[in-house]
Amino acid sequence: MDKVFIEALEVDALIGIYDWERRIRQTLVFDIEMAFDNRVPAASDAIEDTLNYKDVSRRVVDYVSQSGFGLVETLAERVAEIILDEFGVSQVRLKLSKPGAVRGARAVGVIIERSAGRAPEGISGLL
Ligand SMILES: Nc1nc2c(c(=O)[nH]1)N=C([C@H](O)[C@@H](O)CO)CN2
Repeated sequence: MDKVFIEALEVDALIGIYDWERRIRQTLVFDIEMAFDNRVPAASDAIEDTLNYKDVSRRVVDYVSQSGFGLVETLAERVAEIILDEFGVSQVRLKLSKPGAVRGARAVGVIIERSAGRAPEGISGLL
C-alpha cells in the first residue's frame, strides 16, 4: 500500500508524569505514516484527491498543543485515533519522540501501528 508521511513534526506540549513536567512545555516530535492509494491524485493532479498532509499536520499540531496527558502512550493513541477517524485513513504508523527526556538518549518514546475498526478483544472497554 502507498503511504503519505509527515516527518519530524515538532509540537510543544504539556506532557509527563512528574511535578516539574506539569509546569513546563516540552517539544515532542511526530513521525507519521498513513496508508493511502496515491494513484488517484496522481491521475487527477488534484489536491482534493489527496490525503492532504498539510491538513493532517495542522490538526495534529492543534490537538497536541492543547493536550496535557501524562504518558506519551496516551497521546500517541489519541492522535492515531484522530487520523483514522477524521481523515478516513485505514492504517497509521506513528512514532512519538520525547527528545532529551532521558539523559544519554537523543530521544525516547513510542511507536504504534493502528488500523480502522475495533480495538483488540479485552481492552475495548479501556479505550
Ligand atoms: N513508557 C513510558 N515511560 C515513561 C514515560 C512515558 O510517558 N512512557 N514518561 C516518563 C516521564 O514523564 C519522563 O519522560 C520524564 O523524563 C518516564 N517514563
